[in-house]
Amino acid sequence: MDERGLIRSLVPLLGSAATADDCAAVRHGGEWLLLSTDMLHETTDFPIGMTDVEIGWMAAAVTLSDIAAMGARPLTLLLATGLDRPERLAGITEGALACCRAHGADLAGGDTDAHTELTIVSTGLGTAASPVRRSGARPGDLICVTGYLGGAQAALSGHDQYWRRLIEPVPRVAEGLALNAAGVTAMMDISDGLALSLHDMLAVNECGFAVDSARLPRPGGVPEDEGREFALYGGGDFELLFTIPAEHFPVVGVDATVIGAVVAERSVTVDGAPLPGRGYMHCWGSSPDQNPDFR
Ligand SMILES: Nc1ncnc2c1ncn2[C@@H]1O[C@H](COP(=O)(O)OP(=O)(O)O)[C@@H](O)[C@H]1O
Ligand SMILES: Cc1ncc(C[n+]2csc(CCOP(=O)(O)OP(=O)(O)O)c2C)c(N)n1
Ligand SMILES: [Mg+2]
Ligand SMILES: [Mg+2]
Ligand SMILES: [Mg+2]
Repeated sequence: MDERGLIRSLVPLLGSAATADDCAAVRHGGEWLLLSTDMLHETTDFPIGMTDVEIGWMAAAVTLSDIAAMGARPLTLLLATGLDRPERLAGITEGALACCRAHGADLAGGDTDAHTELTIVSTGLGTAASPVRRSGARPGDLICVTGYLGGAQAALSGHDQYWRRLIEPVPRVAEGLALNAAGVTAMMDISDGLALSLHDMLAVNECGFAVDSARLPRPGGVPEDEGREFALYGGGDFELLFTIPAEHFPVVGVDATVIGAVVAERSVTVDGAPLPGRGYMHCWGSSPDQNPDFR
């Protein structure tokens, strides 16, 4: 059983809206509140060599990234920390606070506990007049990504020049706001790799996604075939994936690349062939290195 299948099994209980987007969206007065929570563990999320300050930054960044993905403005974050050693709390909090401040948010509270494996849950709140959903893509729209893809996976695969990219993800908050204002039709962040994200988009849209691999912005200095793999299937980049009518692209102030087109047929393809929904996923029942879907 993998994470996506397990989350799908909640739909009969919670309804499809609960699992359809990067954040929960709650109407409040004349605006929307956007809420996201993410759990990170030492063994699966914090590569050996990261400092506690970097760990705190990453924990805040993954949640701010989900708020950015809705085109929302982050307001505040709560950080719940299960600590294997109490002396780690100061550094973790310092890193999370730096990431919050860099993106206009507060760190307003949290929880502290003892745990055998360092485990951090960050919960964020943002606001938007009109949030962008994962649904809303229309045939003919461009498919685009901010920045470049595959850098975090390049670092995990030994390309040390990408280490900072792996351990210090930058939530695309300003870009998310600008893209919302520019009229993107659908958006999400790429936490688990482009291929898996396109399949997540497919699940909530009535159309399909055709990607041209030659257009993928890849990590420079990595052999071409490897770079293509990392860009399609590597997790941890935290760029934004969005669809936009051609007449609204490019968006001033947003570094983004067109990688394909939204099509009527309900499938995800790369260069005309089916693109497998492979990427970074949490799994049960087999160890990560036995499971080809886990990276
Ligand atoms: N245990 C759960 N109960 C309810 N909703 C969940 C649960 N786990 C995940 N979800 C929802 O499923 C969707 C996908 O989750 P996830 O893949 O973690 O998104 P993201 O990568 O943006 O954090 C989100 O809307 C999330 O809120
Ligand atoms: C061992 C390892 N692999 C990959 C990464 C890059 N990375 C950081 S967070 C993340 C994915 C996000 O984690 P997840 O728990 O799936 O959060 P969500 O998709 O819900 O945002 C990845 C792939 C990493 N930091 N460490
Ligand atoms: Mg997300
Ligand atoms: Mg999540
Ligand atoms: Mg994930």
